[in-house]
Amino acid sequence: MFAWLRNTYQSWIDYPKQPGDILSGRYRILSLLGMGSYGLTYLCQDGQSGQEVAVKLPRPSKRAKAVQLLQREADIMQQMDHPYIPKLLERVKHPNGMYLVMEYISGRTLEDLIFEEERSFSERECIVYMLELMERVMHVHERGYIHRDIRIPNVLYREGKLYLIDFGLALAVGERQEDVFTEAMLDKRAPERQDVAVYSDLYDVGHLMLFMLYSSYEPQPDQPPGSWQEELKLSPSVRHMLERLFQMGPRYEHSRQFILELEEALQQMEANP
Ligand SMILES: Nc1ncnc2c1ncn2[C@@H]1O[C@H](COP(=O)(O)OP(=O)(O)OP(=O)(O)O)[C@@H](O)[C@H]1O
Repeated sequence: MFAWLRNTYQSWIDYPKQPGDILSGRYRILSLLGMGSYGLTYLCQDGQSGQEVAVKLPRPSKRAKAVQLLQREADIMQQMDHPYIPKLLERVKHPNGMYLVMEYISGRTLEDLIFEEERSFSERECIVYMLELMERVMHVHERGYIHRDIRIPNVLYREGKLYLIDFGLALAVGERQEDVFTEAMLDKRAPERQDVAVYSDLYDVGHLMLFMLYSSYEPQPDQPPGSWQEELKLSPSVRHMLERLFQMGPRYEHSRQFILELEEALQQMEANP
């Protein structure tokens, strides 16, 4: 009963704002983009510049912790300086604490592309996109952070380019998730992605790569389900890279090592089409 009452209360006070509402006399809400664990993100129009922006407000039910985590997310975004990572535009003081305003990427997620649009990627295309994505991931690592949430819903595709978003779970190398997040936010992570280390992000990149490779997989009738090694027809170099990403072979300690192998695989494919 208590859990039910608590959930009802939380949904009531976290009820999203409506299109047309104006924040701080400046940002007009156009739509709700999503509700995360501690924030609600809206697509807004900036009344000053006329531009569309993404605005993330703390969930009122999460009180000071949401504001603290939002501040943290803003601090991390501010450390990034990459054309394919959305920029933090502003932090605005608000009766609920603060909210953050960031560049809006009007693309679709890789998840939408694969599951809604049923886009399929060849092995070669997959390598090309992985090279692009890894360039963003390496930027995050070079700034001293591990993203910890590299998944198909957090990669946006716009005009042929991939954007990496959502720094809500990112940690600096050396930080411990127990010291930053609430108990409820601590997820049960596979052992391969528990450490705050480059190879944990690369384990997630491995899964993302599998989603892309499976997009062109067509099972034969009556074929029993098997492992990815059995189901996908992969070149030896792609298989080898996946094994390293999944830490079934020597893991990559630096993103650069994976990028070099991707480049080699692409060169080989281009030399033997
Ligand atoms: N800069 C942005 N441009 C375009 N869409 C964005 C941007 N930032 C977030 N979104 C979209 O807004 C939605 C909510 O994102 P957000 O990162 O706030 O929370 P989440 O990923 O749902 O949850 P959590 O923060 O708990 O990981 C997602 O659908 C995401 O694709």
